Amino acid sequence: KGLKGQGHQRAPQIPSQFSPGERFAMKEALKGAIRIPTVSFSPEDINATALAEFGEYIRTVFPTVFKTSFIRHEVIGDYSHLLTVRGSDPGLQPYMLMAHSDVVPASDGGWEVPPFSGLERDGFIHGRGTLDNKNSLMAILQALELLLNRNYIPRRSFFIALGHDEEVSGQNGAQKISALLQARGTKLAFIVDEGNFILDGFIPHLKKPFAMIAVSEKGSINLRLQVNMTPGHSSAPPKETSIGVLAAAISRLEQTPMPNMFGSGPLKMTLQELAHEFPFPANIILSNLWLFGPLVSRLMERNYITNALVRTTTALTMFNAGVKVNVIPPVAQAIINIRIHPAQTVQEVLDLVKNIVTDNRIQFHVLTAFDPLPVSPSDHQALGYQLLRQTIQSIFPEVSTVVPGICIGNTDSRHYTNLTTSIYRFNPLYLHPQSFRSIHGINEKISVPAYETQVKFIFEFIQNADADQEPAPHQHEL
Ligand SMILES: CC/C=C\C/C=C\C/C=C\C/C=C\C/C=C\C/C=C\CCC(=O)O
Ligand SMILES: N[C@@H](Cc1ccccc1)C(=O)O
Ligand SMILES: [Zn+2]
Ligand SMILES: [Zn+2]
Repeated sequence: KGLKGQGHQRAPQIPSQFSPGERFAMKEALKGAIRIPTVSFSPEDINATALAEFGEYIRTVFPTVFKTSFIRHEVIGDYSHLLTVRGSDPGLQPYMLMAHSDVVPASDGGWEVPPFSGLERDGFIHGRGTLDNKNSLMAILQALELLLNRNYIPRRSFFIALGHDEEVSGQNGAQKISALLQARGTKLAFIVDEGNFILDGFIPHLKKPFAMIAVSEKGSINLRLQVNMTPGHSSAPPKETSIGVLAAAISRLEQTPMPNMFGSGPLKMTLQELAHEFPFPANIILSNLWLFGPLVSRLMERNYITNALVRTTTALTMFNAGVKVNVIPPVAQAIINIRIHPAQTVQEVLDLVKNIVTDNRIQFHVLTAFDPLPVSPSDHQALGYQLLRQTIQSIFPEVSTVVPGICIGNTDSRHYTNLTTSIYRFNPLYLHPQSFRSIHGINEKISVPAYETQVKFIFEFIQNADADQEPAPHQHEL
């Protein structure tokens, strides 16, 4: 039926098999990328030197990509890259693959291997960016390089958009690329960006891994709270200080969870499609959410990762006050990072926050805010979703379930809603709770086979996007 049928699936024309030499070169290329410290602290504070070096680096390790006549390369916002791969069939609507080159900072301590060493140990390449997101960036270019070296000519045009400031908003990278393509009148069939993974070990009782393709992502608010009080000598302190007032306010926010929104948004769809993977009685419970919804909703709240799927979360991330040991501080400031559930809006959440704080000495200042992203289609006609599903089944035959879900983090793809309504966030990698914690944490690493598989996935995906997607004529049995 439609795109979901097995019958018409054409095997990729070029098998995704790589020689020992190619496999060695691809892991060395990733290590080199990890060694360039492309750290972003804020939109104003990015490592320009490292980003420029990174631009040189990809040109060196993927020479064919950058000299192919039907590929146009443009540098946008100084360090982002847009590749336009012109396919042989202009009648097919183009798609876009995305990744980003910047990374979050890494503490010096706590790592088994220094975060920017790119060292290989016990079969893993270690370092900041090995999962978020130099793996995707390098794998996309690597897969294309290998296809070109085999003289592959794509039928369907596609773009590769590589942002350089994703971790600090994407305003100079993704946002400019999006504006440029819009000015050119481009419309995309779909986009694939980072986001969710093949999840393994996140849900008790669920032994088998499943692939979750994010069809939406949470909204976000960075909110600054500030208290101003009259400064003075600490030897005769007033009853309350700016620090005390602010600390109490943000503690109330931490202690008062936002409402549980279970039942609204794509999560219900996720659970229903996942239900049959569970043993009895969980399968029955999840298939009958009209009855067991309240129970499942309470169970999901118990774990901090699944909790993030059912509600807007509030994280206290920065706190600043005090200038000297014996001075009552005039100002205290805190920043809270809020991630908005798909069923709520920025305005609704701000109203809730003010109601929880209820202290008019607190001044609020919205630093950045955006609503949750619209839900992309995941039905049988949804080309991008079905291509991902097909490729997952080919590369990961042991993964029997592919479900739509939401991304709890944000991605550069949110800047492209002007070009398509089909945005999918998926990394073709296994993720375990341990590796989940390493993203933005310590000991981020990718196994060499996992990286090779990611390259293989994109190598096949590009070919699948070129295969005939019309439903095959019905095969009559003789
Ligand atoms: C019913 C489903 C139940 C459970 C699923 C369990 C866990 C799934 C949730 C989260 C784990 C998946 C993804 C990792 C989250 C964030 C990374 C996403 C974007 C990264 C953007 C960035 O920081 O550059
Ligand atoms: N991707 C990062 C950084 C980011 C945050 C908010 C908006 C855009 C990007 C995150 O989700 O934390
Ligand atoms: Zn990140
Ligand atoms: Zn990322």
